[in-house]
Amino acid sequence: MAVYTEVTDEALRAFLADYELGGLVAFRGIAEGVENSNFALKTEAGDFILTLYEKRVDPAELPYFLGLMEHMARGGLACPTPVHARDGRALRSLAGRPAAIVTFLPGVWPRKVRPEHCAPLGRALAQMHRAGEGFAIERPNALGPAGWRPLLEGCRARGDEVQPGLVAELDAALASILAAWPAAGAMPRGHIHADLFPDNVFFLPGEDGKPRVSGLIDYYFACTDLYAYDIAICLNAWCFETDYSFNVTKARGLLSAYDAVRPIGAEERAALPVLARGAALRFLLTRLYDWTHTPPGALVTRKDPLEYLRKLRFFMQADSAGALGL
Ligand SMILES: Nc1ncnc2c1ncn2[C@@H]1O[C@H](COP(=O)(O)OP(=O)(O)O)[C@@H](O)[C@H]1O
Ligand SMILES: N[C@@H](CCOP(=O)(O)O)C(=O)O
Repeated sequence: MAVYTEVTDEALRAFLADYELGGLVAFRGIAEGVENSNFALKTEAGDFILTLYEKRVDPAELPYFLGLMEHMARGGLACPTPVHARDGRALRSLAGRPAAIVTFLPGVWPRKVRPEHCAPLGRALAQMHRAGEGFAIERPNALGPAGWRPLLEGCRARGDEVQPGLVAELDAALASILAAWPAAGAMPRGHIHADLFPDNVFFLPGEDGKPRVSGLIDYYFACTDLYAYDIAICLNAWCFETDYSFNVTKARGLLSAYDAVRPIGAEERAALPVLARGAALRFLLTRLYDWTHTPPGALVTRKDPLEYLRKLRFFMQADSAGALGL
């Protein structure tokens, strides 16, 4: 469920009057999503997405997210483009919330990831990294290594309710990951998506019937960080089977297609195992935090932290890039 704020017909029509989008044709809330309220909007000018930014998004960061999408779309990436109102502003206000309209992207996200999805994904990820070059605003990664210990502290009291011994296992994993984490200047960095899970990547069949990426959405965790860390996030999110076994064929497809667009350097290859461990820990910790802090009956669907414990354990024992498909 992701419509936290209701929008009346009257308020929407008044809001749209500030844009060059013609009259309202249709409007409906979108149930998918977690963070913000999203609406599918059809006007005489076409299809759009209206987003009302909810409490977990800091309004001061919205110019970064919207500016980055606009920069990448201008660079030819299939990502949502913010629509500017007549006064030139893309970030406005509706129903008491910061709000923006972005272009609608066609396609569907894969409910079941197949190996054929992974090469187009790798290519699109590298294209996204390239498309971000030259965007001048920086946004440190709030959920990067410096954020993991505070998150774990927030889970300390109740973490073992999810699985006995979990907090001690995470203490040990965190210490070993932080000790091996690459320095900021050790490898190429730039704008990364930082949450490129299957539900944020749309596909359409190409002329040969094979899946082609038609759009990358949801830039609200984007930040400035190591490109290879974004690759490591995708290995976590795309390359495991439902029994939590690592599918090296998927990983090879992803990595070789990425490498063909933005070559993966020797230092990035060497760091991939620790980056993959860190990425598993990051999603484990945010899920564990939400699991132990979301009141029963809340609208948000909690995601399983233990899925990422299984992935973390895999990456803890995979000590070469070769084991990960490189
Ligand atoms: N630009 C877009 N084009 C088409 N559909 C979109 C677009 N942006 C969002 N959506 C739809 O809205 C849903 C939720 O969007 P998302 O950005 O993932 O929300 P949240 O940040 O709240 O998790 C997506 O699964 C998709 O169905
Ligand atoms: N991908 C994260 C949760 C973020 O959700 P999103 O709907 O904003 O992509 C996870 O799986 O833990």
